[in-house]
Order: sequence, then structure tokens, then C-alpha cells
Amino acid sequence: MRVRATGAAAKVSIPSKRRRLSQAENSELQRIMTNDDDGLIHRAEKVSSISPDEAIGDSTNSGSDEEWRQKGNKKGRRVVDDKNDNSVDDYDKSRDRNDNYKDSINSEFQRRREVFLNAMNACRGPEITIHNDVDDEPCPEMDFTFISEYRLSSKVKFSDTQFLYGCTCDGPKGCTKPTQCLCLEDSYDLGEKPEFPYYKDGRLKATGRPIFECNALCSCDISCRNRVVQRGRTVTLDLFKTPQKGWGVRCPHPIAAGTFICTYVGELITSDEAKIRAHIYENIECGTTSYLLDLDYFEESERHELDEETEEDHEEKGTHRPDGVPKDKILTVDSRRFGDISRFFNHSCSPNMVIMCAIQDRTLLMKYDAAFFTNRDISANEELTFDYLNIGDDYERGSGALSKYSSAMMHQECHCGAAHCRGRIWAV
Ligand SMILES: C[S@@+](CC[C@H](N)C(=O)[O-])C[C@H]1O[C@@H](n2cnc3c(N)ncnc32)[C@H](O)[C@@H]1O
Repeated sequence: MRVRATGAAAKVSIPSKRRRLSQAENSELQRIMTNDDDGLIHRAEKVSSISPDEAIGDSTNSGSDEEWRQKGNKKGRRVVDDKNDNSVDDYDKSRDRNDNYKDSINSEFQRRREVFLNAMNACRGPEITIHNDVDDEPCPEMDFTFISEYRLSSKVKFSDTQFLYGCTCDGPKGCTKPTQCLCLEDSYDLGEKPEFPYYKDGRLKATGRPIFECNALCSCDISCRNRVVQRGRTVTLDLFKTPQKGWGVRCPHPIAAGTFICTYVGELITSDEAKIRAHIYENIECGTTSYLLDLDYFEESERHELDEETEEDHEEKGTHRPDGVPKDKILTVDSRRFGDISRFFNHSCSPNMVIMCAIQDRTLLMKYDAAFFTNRDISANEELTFDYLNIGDDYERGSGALSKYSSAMMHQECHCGAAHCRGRIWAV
């Protein structure tokens, strides 16, 4: 199999002008708004819809943190007006009321932060903390549900048995000889010498190729050196508020170049669903914030080539190709409603992470892990970023790019602060 070295994204293209939703968009909107699989969305919405006013018994008020803060300030101003009435009693009462109100806001903020922290840390991996030295927002809005792995949309179905074969390396330490490990054979062009993608300490050697990790049918176990992404995140992370980019992610400790950070997790949807959702998100929900990442590392021809190779094997084994996903389509990861810490990585024109394409099931190239690795040594508390357009220094060696929704987003200013900042997040 020839592996493409570029990772330029197939962009989700939709008309730039705002328009009424089509029938298809309307029904997708209904579907994602009322999707009650596992009751997860409703649970998330319930958590995020409790306002401080509800907490202090004022059911007439609700809204975002900003609105709540403004309401708090308005009440504060009313107290000052009371003072001008020269009524000391009234003033004291008002001040008490105001203090109570502030306490309620503080305890509600505290509660929301705890709910967020608990949900975030229920996902696998070392603890994630939250810091905000910029304003008084306790945590990002909890308008999504934390998940630890891909969640398949109802239109994406895979049969249970996808693997064609595993490797048979049987040394006490799992796979040690790259020339013998069958899992590596797809990652190298004919005539090239196969190599493990990772050093012994788990750091990535080079960014030019997709990573084919050992899988469930291999004879090695999880400690095998060819299983890094599937072991999950090992670095501690901190979700922190940036002055100009909303929330971002950093690590409190230095990180060496080539370290695996985490994968981009979300709902796995078809590109048709992605087009519709992009329109809904831009026009109804998130404005210029994008959460869609195309899994477009492999070209259509490569996906077909593999399909042809495996068709007979599937027949023999009685398994089948994924239903509902035409061979000529790519899948997209949508972390708008279901996601994890990876949805908070901000863009930089000079990023310190690349997205790598990490595969366990080589018979299913359309479903791979978009895995974040550091591309240089990173100092403690340096923000972790990647290039949303995937055209930074490492452009021909990365994979995937965050999809912008429409040309309206082209104007969004970039605040990455890099010396060669392109000026716009979504445009060159
Ligand atoms: C996937 S979200 C990243 C998390 C986001 N900061 C938050 O608080 O939810 C992408 C959005 O973050 C903001 N953002 C990311 N990188 C940025 C940058 N370099 N400059 C300005 N805004 C940025 C933009 O609003 C962008 O649409």
C-alpha cells in the first residue's frame, strides 16, 4: 500500500451566506437536539442549565455565566442606589442581600466547577486541573458530555470483527524485531526497512507516516512497544483560561519532543452529517467555533485499494464492511456534543503538536485515531496547540485539520502570538 505523506484536509464546504435550514438540515437538527441515546445529552443539558438564580430560588432568571454575572452586577448597583436613600437599615439589609447573593454565586460557581472537574476526570488518564487567572468564569460551559472514546453516530456502523490478522511476535517482551512484526508492513513502502514508530520510551520517532499499532488479534500484550496511543494519555493536563482565545490546555510539567498527548475524541459522523451539522453549528449554535475534524489522511484510492484487498477475506470470514459509510466518503470527528479535553486545544500558526494518524484496524482506514504528539520539547505551562489548517512547519507530515464551517469564519483573527502568525485562524 502506498501511503500518502500529506495531510491536507478535505474541507467541509457550505455556502457562506446565511440561509434557512433545508429539510435535511432541519431533520438532522431535530435528531442531534433530541438524540437521547443513553440519556447522555439530556443529562448534560440538565447540568448546564442550572443557573445560580435557580440555586438561590429565583426561578425567573436563567442564562449564561456572563448574563448571570451581569444580573449580579445589576443587583449590586441597586444596592448602591439604596444607599443614596440615606436609609442605614435599608443599606445594611441590601448589603447583606448582596453578600448573600455573591456567596450564592460563588458557591454555584464552585459547584459547577466541581461537576465539570468530576465529569472530566471520570475519563481515563491522569488528573486534569482547571485554572482561571483571567476572569471569574469557573470552568467552560458544560454543554457537552465527556466521553473517553469515539461515539458512533447512528449512521456509522461497523461490524464487530474488523481485524484481518494480528502479528505473531512471541518474545517475552512482545514485538522486538521490526522486520518480523506483521503490523508494520503497511507503514513502509516496498523496499524500505521497517522500523517501530516509537523509541523504547514510547516517544514518536518521526512524523512522516501513519502509525500502525498492534491490535487485539496480535500475540503481544498492552505493554508492547508498538502500542502507545491505545494505552491512552499519560501526561497531566491543565485546562486554563487564556486572555484572548477562550479556554486552552497546557501541562504543568515539561514534555519531551515526540510525546503522545491524547487523541481527538468525539462523535464519529459521516461527511454528509458533518456538512449539515456545520451549517447548524455556525448559524444556530456556536458561531465561529469549530469542533469538526476530518479523518482524511488517506486518499480515496488508498481506501479503495484496501477495500478490494479485504473483500474476499470478509467473505471468507463472514464479516462485512461498515454499513452506511460509502467507500468514497471520509468520516469526521465532531466534539461539539460529545468530547473530552482535546476539544479545548487552541490553534497556533507555529504549533507544538502535530496530529498523527494512528491505526489499529488496517482493514478500516476511514476510522483511525487522530493522535496528538509534541513536535518539540515543551516547557512547563506552555500552551499545547496545533495548526487548525495543518499548514504549519510540519504540514506535509501531519494528518487532518479542523474544519472551518464557511467563508464567514475566514475572518476570525488569530491570537496565537507566533512570530510568523498568519493573522487569521482559518485562512492563509
Ligand atoms: C475547538 S475550540 C478551542 C477551545 C476554545 N478556546 C474554547 O474555549 O472552547 C476552537 C475555538 O477556539 C478559539 N481559538 C482557538 N485558537 C485561537 C487563536 N489562535 N486565536 C483566537 N481564537 C482561537 C476560536 O474561537 C476557535 O473557533
